Amino acid sequence: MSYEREKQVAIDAAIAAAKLCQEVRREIPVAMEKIDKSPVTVADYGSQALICKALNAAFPEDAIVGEEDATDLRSNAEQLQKVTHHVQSLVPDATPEQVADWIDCGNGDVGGRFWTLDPIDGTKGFLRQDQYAVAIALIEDNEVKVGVMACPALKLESGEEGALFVAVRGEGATMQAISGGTVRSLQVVAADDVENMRFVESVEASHGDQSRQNAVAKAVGFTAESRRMDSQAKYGIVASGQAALYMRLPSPKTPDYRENIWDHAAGAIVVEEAGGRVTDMHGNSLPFGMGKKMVNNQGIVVSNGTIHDTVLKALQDS
Ligand SMILES: Nc1ncnc2c1ncn2[C@@H]1O[C@H](COP(=O)(O)O)[C@@H](O)[C@H]1OP(=O)(O)O
Ligand SMILES: [Mg+2]
Ligand SMILES: [Mg+2]
Ligand SMILES: [Mg+2]
Repeated sequence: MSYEREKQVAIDAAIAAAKLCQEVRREIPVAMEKIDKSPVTVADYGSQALICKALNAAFPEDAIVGEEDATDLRSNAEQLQKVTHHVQSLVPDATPEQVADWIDCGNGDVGGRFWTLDPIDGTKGFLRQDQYAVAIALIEDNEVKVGVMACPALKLESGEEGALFVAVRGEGATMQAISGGTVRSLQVVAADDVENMRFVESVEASHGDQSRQNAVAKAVGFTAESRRMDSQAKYGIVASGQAALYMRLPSPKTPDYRENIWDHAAGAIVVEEAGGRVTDMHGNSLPFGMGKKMVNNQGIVVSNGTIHDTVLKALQDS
């Protein structure tokens, strides 16, 4: 089956959401706190509203599983007004009620065919003026079929800021500037490309196990320091051959943490379609269609493929 329309709708939605996020980012965003203590901003809400509106209009039958919901916003008129103000730069006649309803379109259930989205992945990076991603994926029969990831703060080779990663199952992965222009097809690091045999990991030490990640990298022969970066942009770095490995091992401080599907779905297909491999730390493939959280999987290993088994072995031994 062709996913041409799904791909185009997701691209347009991600670009619109990225514009909203950049507008908020220029004003130095402030964080609100969610029940789980993690930060959320008006841009997270605005981005989810725009994406859900677009997906729902184009594919009314599809469920949407998004990170945010509008419960807190509905009881905070001032914040909802701020979110609506930003959404109005792209949808001029949007009302606060509509914005809240669009956000809540993301309360759908995992099923046979559904979308998952992270309106801002790496909110902590966004707040620090570092990297973040708008991530949208279509999942069907447990497998990611389409992935679109906008990284508005990521620099391209040309020096321009704002990268868009796109992948369709069986059709390869591409990268282009969010502003448009040449579409480049992506290829992971080749086995003999010593210069790019480096790894990426989170900026936030509490989102992984940096000491174990560094020990494993050393054991597989990496000599360069890791590149630390927020969000699923790390998948884009592996897909575009700028690093051979991304490790996300369970933090000893939060051993019960389980990964959410929207934090990995879009990035994973981009890497796989660029020729790489994505598994949990035990080598199992990631079950994107079973639930919002991947409850039976821990640790994420993303690689160029050729080094994957060596990394898994080094992990077992570590
Ligand atoms: N203890 C944890 N282990 C792994 N990931 C986490 C942990 N706590 C939060 N996260 C998630 O890490 C993601 C950001 O990753 P990165 O550090 O690579 O930028 C966020 O989606 C965040 O989820 P949440 O949205 O619930 O805050
Ligand atoms: Mg969050
Ligand atoms: Mg996230
Ligand atoms: Mg998020």
